Amino acid sequence: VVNGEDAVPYSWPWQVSLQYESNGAFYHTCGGTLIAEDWVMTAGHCISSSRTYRVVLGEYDRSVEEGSEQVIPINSDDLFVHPKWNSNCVSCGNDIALIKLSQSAQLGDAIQVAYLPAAGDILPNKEPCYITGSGRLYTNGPLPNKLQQALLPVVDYAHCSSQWWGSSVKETMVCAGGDIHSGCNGDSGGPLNCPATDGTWEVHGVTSFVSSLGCNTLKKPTVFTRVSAFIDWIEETIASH
Ligand SMILES: CC(C)[C@H](NC(=O)C(F)(F)F)C(=O)N[C@@H](C)C(=O)Nc1ccc(C(F)(F)F)cc1
Repeated sequence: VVNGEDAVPYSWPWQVSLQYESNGAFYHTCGGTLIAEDWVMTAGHCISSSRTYRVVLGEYDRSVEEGSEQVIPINSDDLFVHPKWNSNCVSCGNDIALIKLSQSAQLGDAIQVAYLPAAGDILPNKEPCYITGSGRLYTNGPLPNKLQQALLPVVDYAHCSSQWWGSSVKETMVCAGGDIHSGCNGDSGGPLNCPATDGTWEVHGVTSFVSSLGCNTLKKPTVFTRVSAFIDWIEETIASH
């Protein structure tokens, strides 16, 4: 997250860190959202079938053992990437995947399940959403230790596809930001958190891409997979596994 701020600890309790194993150690590669006690939603581009993953929940500062962390291994046959995801075409969309946890998360103050929007729900222009993640603090910059957040107002499809991203943005995506605040590499797969009418938060986006010219390129809002376009697939996948 570029030009964000340290989140209040555990204030986004559905945020997870997706980590892959390399030479005996695990590394943060993407964010994710806990959508059920044993299911995490992330981006399709975060998953490669050849890697071993684990999920860390209840994490605030990656450099400190805080006591709230839960580390859950992932079985390789529990990775469900959207069938229409094409890793050669991020602008085609469908950048979404589901991960079944090898054991249920123990919910509590630091770990909660997110609310998802209703199928087809479209956010109005300028809706004040927050991106959260542990991605780079600026283009080619370092990863933070503490979870970051930034206010990223929604740029509706009409605006995002006309002036800014053009045909690279589809109706199955949500744009947000476009000023000095943005997502950045490593925020991939994490949530776009938007206020719901009843005062709670709903996860409307899965962080998908930023400009290849730089994370917080002006007029290039961060682009998210629109969760409300994939509710049926999410429900079917969970119901059948
Ligand atoms: C997994 C990547 C897509 C990567 N995603 C991220 O960094 C994320 F955190 F925003 F999710 C990204 O945006 N990387 C930049 C460097 C990039 O390649 N951006 C990009 C933007 C648009 C398009 C195009 F033209 F297809 F729309 C292609 C690439």
